[in-house]
Amino acid sequence: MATTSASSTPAAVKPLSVIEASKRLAAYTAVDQHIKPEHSVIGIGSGSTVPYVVERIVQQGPAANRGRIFIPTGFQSKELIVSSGLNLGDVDQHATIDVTIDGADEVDTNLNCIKGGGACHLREKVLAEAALTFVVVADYRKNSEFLGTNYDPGVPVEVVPFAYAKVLRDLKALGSPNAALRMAVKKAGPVVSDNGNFVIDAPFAREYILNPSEIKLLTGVVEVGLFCNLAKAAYFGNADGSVTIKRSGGSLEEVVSA
Ligand SMILES: O=C[C@H](O)[C@H](O)[C@H](O)COP(=O)(O)O
Repeated sequence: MATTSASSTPAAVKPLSVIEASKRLAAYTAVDQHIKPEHSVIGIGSGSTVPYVVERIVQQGPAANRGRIFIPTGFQSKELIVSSGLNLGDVDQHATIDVTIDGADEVDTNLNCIKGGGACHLREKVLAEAALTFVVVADYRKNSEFLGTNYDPGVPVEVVPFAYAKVLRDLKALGSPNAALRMAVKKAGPVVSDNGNFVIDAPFAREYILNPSEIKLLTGVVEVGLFCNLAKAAYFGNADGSVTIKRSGGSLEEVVSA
């Protein structure tokens, strides 16, 4: 196990912005507290915070990682695992995962999360549910009392392409009049997920947002980016170099790194 502290920056590494440093701090602290020598099957989530998770796992050294299998939540994390020299596996071979660490778009007081800002929430939810321990890492902007406070595109809803117009109509009827098909930025047309599906972003009022089952029941919906009652802990890197840790059950801890 490497001895680098969560706040240490090797001299050759260029300084990070406050946001990036916060993501790294959250990721390093979560890995230090949750990825232990006895863990052999590890889920790796998606997004811009997760590379720091993998970076910290690699720092545990080849001996610690030799016997481990890493399960990705999509194309990005698969590439990350392979390019980091870690062993790649898949959830169809490992239905039980020791620990999954993933990012989030927003996390509330009770550790409910909005996920899917990167359209990966189907595989992410499978890995979150497969995990004995599911842990979320993020910078301080994602730490909210209520979902929908800071992340306003809405609830990501993955849909089979041919059903998107019908599901859009259903979501509007369900209380999301501004639900919209997510459009790609450097491609003409909609975002296409790793599973070949479309994504609708559906903003809901606070009183409806914690009810993923109603959305999931709409025919044509594959998965909903609301992760309720799944996370055991959420780590938020703060701008001042501290980490806020929210745990299921309601405990709150502030860790100041050395
Ligand atoms: O689909 C994407 C995922 O749910 C990400 O984990 C989420 O969007 C957070 O990503 P980031 O760490 O880049 O904020």
